[in-house]
Amino acid sequence: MPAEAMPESDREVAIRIRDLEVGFGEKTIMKGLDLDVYRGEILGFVGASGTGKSVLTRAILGLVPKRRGTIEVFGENLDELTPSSRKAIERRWGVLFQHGALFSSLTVKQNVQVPMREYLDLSERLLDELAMLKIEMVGLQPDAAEKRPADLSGGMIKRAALARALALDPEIVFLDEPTSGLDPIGAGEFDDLIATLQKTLGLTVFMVTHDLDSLYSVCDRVAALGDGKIIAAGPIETLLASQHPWLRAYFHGKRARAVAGGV
Ligand SMILES: Nc1ncnc2c1ncn2[C@@H]1O[C@H](COP(=O)(O)OP(=O)(O)OP(=O)(O)O)[C@@H](O)[C@H]1O
Repeated sequence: MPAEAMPESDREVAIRIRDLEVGFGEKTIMKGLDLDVYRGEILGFVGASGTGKSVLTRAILGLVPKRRGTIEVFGENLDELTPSSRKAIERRWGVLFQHGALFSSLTVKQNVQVPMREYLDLSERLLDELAMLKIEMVGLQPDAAEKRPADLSGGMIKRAALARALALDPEIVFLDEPTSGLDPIGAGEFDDLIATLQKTLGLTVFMVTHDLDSLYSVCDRVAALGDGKIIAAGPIETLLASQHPWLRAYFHGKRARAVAGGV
């Protein structure tokens, strides 16, 4: 049975978040948040601007502190890891930050090699071969390897950032608004690339997005953040049927109807 057809209770969980609270100073961004991300799925994560989608991603990655709650990745509570098991978990995920976030002074190849140098002990020749493999995998021409980010188009920057996210052959990939700033054709091509890589590499993908096209075309499930909690999660039909005012406006507004073609 394909994983997505299995009952949710039987599916293997890649990320389990329970009772999460994150805030800054007086401000609480999320509280009592529960979320499961299943192994091998593409989960689209939506919510109004400023609701905390990036903050949640960063909390999972350990880049912002949480006030309470637990986050488990591959069944391991991230609070209970020794430094070496923490490093081992970090090797199993890759991240594409919003706007690509490549190092501007490094070439594409050097950018892709940054995580490899941090986590692997390989010869220069092997580092080059591996970086070229990743560059090819994301559909960039070999000559892109020696270019710097300033010499690349927006779409190429996203692909280079994806190549870097895939540098360590991760099992989970976090993508923060991967298609933002791309024209619709570029965004569609990037979605296709993500779907193909997800299938061929068996990736679990956690994708923050505002892009309705991506939700319809590549996501197995969608989770929506609002009022500091998950307001709905499930196949897109579940969210389409939700009566929550933000979800109704998001999925049934004018722009949404144009994308969905009347769904
Ligand atoms: N380091 C920080 N210190 C204080 N406040 C922060 C910090 N990081 C984020 N915030 C605040 O947390 C809230 C959520 O921000 P976040 O970037 O996660 O929103 P988002 O849902 O990803 O928005 P968008 O869709 O616009 O990218 C915002 O009010 C932001 O100002």
